[in-house]
Amino acid sequence: MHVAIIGGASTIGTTVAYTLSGLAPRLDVSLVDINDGAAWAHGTDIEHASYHFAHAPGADEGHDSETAGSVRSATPEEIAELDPDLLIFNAAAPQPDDATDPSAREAELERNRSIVEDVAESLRPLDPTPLLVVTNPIDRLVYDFYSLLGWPRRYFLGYSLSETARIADGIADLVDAHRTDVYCPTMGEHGEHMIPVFSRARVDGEPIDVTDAERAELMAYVRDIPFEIAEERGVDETSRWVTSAGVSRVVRTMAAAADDSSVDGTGVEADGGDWTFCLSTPLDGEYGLEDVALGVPVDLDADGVAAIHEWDLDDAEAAELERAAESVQADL
Ligand SMILES: NC(=O)C1=CN([C@@H]2O[C@H](COP(=O)(O)OP(=O)(O)OC[C@H]3O[C@@H](n4cnc5c(N)ncnc54)[C@H](O)[C@@H]3O)[C@@H](O)[C@H]2O)C=CC1
Ligand SMILES: O=C([O-])CC(=O)C(=O)O
Repeated sequence: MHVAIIGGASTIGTTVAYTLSGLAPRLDVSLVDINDGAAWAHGTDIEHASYHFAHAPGADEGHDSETAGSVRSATPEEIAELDPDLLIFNAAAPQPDDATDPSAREAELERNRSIVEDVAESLRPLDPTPLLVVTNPIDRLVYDFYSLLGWPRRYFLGYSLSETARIADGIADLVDAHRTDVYCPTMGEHGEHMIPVFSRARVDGEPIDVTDAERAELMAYVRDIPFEIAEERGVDETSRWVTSAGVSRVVRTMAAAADDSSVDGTGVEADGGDWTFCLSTPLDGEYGLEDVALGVPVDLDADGVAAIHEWDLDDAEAAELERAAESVQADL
């Protein structure tokens, strides 16, 4: 499988490439960036890193010379020749130094929209290819790409899984559990209108009771923590670690579906049905919504979204989802 990361010299793009080279060494990765020197330098450095991944005790056999993939660089003009199986869109305009509050994602819209238009032009010669948007604001940009390229909507995905990891941490503190035993999916917008689906939250597989006050506290934690991190590290250092782990999880899920001949078009549910994850994708009637992209529970296959689940939401969650749709639609 060949993954092309557009904006491949970015903080997130390089961290995704490094993470994949350790955890999914069979993949071929291309770092596609207008800054071709930086893309080449990161690609070369990561290829050197793969030498140590291959020789450490317990190294996966995917690192051996028969199966190992590569990390290369390319310019945006070369995308069509790369013939990728999966595109990750991570290109962005530089952030202002004060972009450290929750309005920062939406403030990126106009700056990044013109990059989306340029990149969509360079993708036009490709056959429909799954495209995972990481650049903010993801829901609006997923829908922009979908409108500009006109490929079937299953090819368009937006990454918002970091929130699931953050809320697991918040709930783990609340109930004195380990974060890896906690599951609470988040739907809606990647931003102010993010919706933790408490009605499906589980700790050790069991439902949990969360009071209104605790919900509000958890929401505030998930909303603010990436910006507290950016404030301490600088806006060039967004939440690269959780984001690259989550993006790699999506890529590895799609690669597993591509490799698994038992996947018959119904897709794979991430880590089994109890841990289904939510990604942003254009809606066409699901949850009573259309002409908008929002985070919803999906099954994935090698071509993107194989199925969208329509969960029974409680009244508050359903009302929040409508508010999220209105917020995104106002900008489309
Ligand atoms: N969805 C999520 O959970 C997260 C999203 N983000 C978003 O990811 C985006 C990228 O963030 P960083 O990695 O910090 O960016 P960065 O500022 O480190 O890098 C952006 C890269 O895009 C490249 N670029 C600009 N125009 C291009 C074009 N037309 N074609 C190819 N490359 C181009 C630049 O040369 C640069 O290498 C931002 O919008 C940020 O808000 C960041 C963290 C988490
Ligand atoms: O806005 C940012 O830079 C980071 C972001 O989306 C996240 O970490 O969830």
